[in-house]
Amino acid sequence: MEPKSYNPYENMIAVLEQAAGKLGLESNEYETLKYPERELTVSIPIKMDNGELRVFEGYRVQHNSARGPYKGGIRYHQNANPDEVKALAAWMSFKCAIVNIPYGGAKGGIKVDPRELSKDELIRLTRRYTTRILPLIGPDQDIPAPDVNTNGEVMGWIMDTYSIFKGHSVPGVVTGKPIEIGGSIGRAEATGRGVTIIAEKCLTDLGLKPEELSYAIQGMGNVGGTAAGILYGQGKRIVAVSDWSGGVQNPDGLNIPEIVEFLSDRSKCLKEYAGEGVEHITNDELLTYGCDVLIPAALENQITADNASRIQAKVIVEAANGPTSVEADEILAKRNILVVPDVLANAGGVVVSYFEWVQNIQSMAWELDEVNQTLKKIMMKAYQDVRRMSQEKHSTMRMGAYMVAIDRICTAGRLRGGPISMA
Ligand SMILES: NC(=O)C1=CN([C@@H]2O[C@H](COP(=O)(O)OP(=O)(O)OC[C@H]3O[C@@H](n4cnc5c(N)ncnc54)[C@H](OP(=O)(O)O)[C@@H]3O)[C@@H](O)[C@H]2O)C=CC1
Ligand SMILES: O=C(O)CCC(=O)C(=O)O
Repeated sequence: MEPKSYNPYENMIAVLEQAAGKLGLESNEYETLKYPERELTVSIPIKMDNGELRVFEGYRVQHNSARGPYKGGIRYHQNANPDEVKALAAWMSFKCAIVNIPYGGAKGGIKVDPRELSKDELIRLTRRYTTRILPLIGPDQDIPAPDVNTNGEVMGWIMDTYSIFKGHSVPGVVTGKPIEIGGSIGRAEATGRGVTIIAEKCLTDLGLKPEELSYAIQGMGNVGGTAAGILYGQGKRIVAVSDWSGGVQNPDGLNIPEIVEFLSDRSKCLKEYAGEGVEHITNDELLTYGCDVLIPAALENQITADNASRIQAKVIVEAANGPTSVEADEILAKRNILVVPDVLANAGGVVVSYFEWVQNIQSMAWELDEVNQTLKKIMMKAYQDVRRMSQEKHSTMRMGAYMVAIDRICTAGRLRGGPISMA
């Protein structure tokens, strides 16, 4: 049964408990993973264009640092809240461990609907937020990156604000920044690209022919839009896509470049799109659409106990963080619908963030081929590690992924003496 109200942090803990149980761990060995190491809530007062003062609430949560500096994106969303950011931070720790890059996990957010702010207001909001979280971040400490409703431009403002306070330019304090100021080629597309790499491998392993399948994608932002573009470029048939306003469908395949071009005007939404042969659907209809592969690429808690029994896809590749509730997972497993978990499927973004950070440390710039080939190598290795673990433990891919992550994080913690030895 669906809990009264979904809480992503409780959802994360429920999955963590299941996976730790399957690994046979004592609670002492993984208890610390239930709690963030550090949480900061800040007030962000800014002057609006009309002269009024408004105070926004912001967060930065650092979940675990056993494997390296904290790493994770910053989200601007009206529903951002401490429990959401705590869950997102934990998912970052697990994700970085699964792809085996030397980071812990963190996440940040501001409770704001960025559509209601002018660009000048957004700049002031970002700069003030940066000053508030400044004691926590830094290239060796905690490195933010883009997430929902933030992008390279926002990362540029954060880097500039941080650099002003340090008295010199510090490009490595954020990743996902514009290439001209130290960003990595390929970072903007990396999450979507990683999703398509994992989808292709997994579908092929299932004995399916990816080019003959139909795909539905929820969310046409950085991740969903990029994944849609790559799949379309590979000749795949994308039969339905959606954004916040709703979705469009065409069983013969949608014209993705036309849709991406249409949405590049940020004032437009899919509800207003009228391409050839296109019909409008709701987001619920998108999730339960008659397709082979469903790619949720929007927000948490989209696939729930309410709609899991109506999902028609054979495979779900989680591009978003936390799109499936624990209850839905159970229903999908019983229905033999394969779920490729977020902490594996969408890890391409943080992998190329890692490349960006390395390039910043070395003052080097890689070529696109090097970025994409190394990304593919890392994603394939992570996929094999997760698959091996799920096969060994006769469990779902999500359980396999969590077990790989918990094992690596707990090993690192143990090798550092463990939390109890500090007492
Ligand atoms: N950016 C990154 O590198 C990474 C992102 N992720 C995760 O991927 C997901 C998407 O992030 P990203 O693409 O960066 O964010 P964006 O802000 O670029 O895009 C979000 C997309 O989701 C749509 N959306 C928002 N709410 C809903 C809803 N209720 N129903 C349907 N669609 C909705 C938005 O529509 P509209 O434009 O109309 O608001 C937009 O198309 C998030 O879960 C994020 O945490 C994971 C790893 C890395
Ligand atoms: O690139 C990064 O550092 C983090 C991206 C992110 O927030 C995520 O993977 O959810």
